[in-house]
Amino acid sequence: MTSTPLTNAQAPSVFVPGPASPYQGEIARYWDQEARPVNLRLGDVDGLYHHHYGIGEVDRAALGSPGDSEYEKRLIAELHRLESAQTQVLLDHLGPIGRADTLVDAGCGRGGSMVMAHQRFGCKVEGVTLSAKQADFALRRARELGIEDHVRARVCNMLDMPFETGLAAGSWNNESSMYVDLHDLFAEHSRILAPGGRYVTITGCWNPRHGQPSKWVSQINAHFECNIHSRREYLRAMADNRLVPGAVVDLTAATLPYWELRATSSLVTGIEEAFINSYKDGSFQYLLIAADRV
Ligand SMILES: C[S@@+](CC[C@H](N)C(=O)[O-])C[C@H]1O[C@@H](n2cnc3c(N)ncnc32)[C@H](O)[C@@H]1O
Ligand SMILES: CC(C)=CCC/C(C)=C/COP(=O)(O)OP(=O)(O)O
Ligand SMILES: [Mg+2]
Repeated sequence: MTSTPLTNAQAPSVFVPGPASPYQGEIARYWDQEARPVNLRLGDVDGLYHHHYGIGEVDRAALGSPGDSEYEKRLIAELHRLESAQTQVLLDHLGPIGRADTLVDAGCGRGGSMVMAHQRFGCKVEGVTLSAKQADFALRRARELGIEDHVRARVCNMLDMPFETGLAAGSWNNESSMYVDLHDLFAEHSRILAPGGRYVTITGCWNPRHGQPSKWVSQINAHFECNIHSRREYLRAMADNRLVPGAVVDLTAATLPYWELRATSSLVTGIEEAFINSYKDGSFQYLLIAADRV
């Protein structure tokens, strides 16, 4: 069978391999089509586009009162500040990173965390996402910032990354591990990390003390077409793949102010109640785990 070459207008700017499974095809389509105002409006604040949630106390003085004409704009800036603060806490846990190092962002979204990592460490950052739209977006932002020689996104399965063994000084999943089998994921991080390298994840996980995923966790899974794992699964899959946790930080209390503020905004998506209720009833936890590759 012969194929017709793509014209320049049709050709994607990133190479798009076929999905490794039907599920991955569904997730690629999900993120290709995603355009929720909550993510675009927050990213527009300073050009860092995130697909994760926030941590830290709300700055009530900066917010002013709901009657103020600028209140909604300030609320959006405040939600964005808390999302970027989340990234900084993840980066804090990578340990010392030099300009000559390479970091890997597994499930990089539109690339906000990659840009922040480069700005902080001066290093190279390689990201992978299933979505060609997201990879294009991240590449365009890197070009606009003049850092395209240091920050690169590509369309690729994080369970089979195009990086040589031991390449990375650090790697992470920022709210992207609930789309894959954790044993497969940590085997791949363990392969690409140099011995002594650091892996960090921030994730939502269900609490084994609850017994099974609560109805709120099931609602979050259905909303995002993902499969949230338990805290126990994370620790077990790390232990099986030479990743030894040095820090396990429960960020649940730190993320609640973000959700409670977001629930009052015009940008609500309908999932706020599930996060707030599951964090409050203890069935769901927002966790950071930093592990050494030994
Ligand atoms: C909630 S977004 C998080 C994006 C980013 N980490 C951030 O903090 O802004 C989830 C991301 O995981 C990616 N993802 C899910 N499964 C993946 C896989 N098997 N390989 C690569 N990326 C994947 C999606 O394409 C999407 O970019
Ligand atoms: C903590 C958990 C369970 C996260 C699931 C993964 C996910 C979809 C994160 C946020 O993405 P987003 O920023 O696109 O979502 P939203 O549109 O709700 O802001
Ligand atoms: Mg968001």
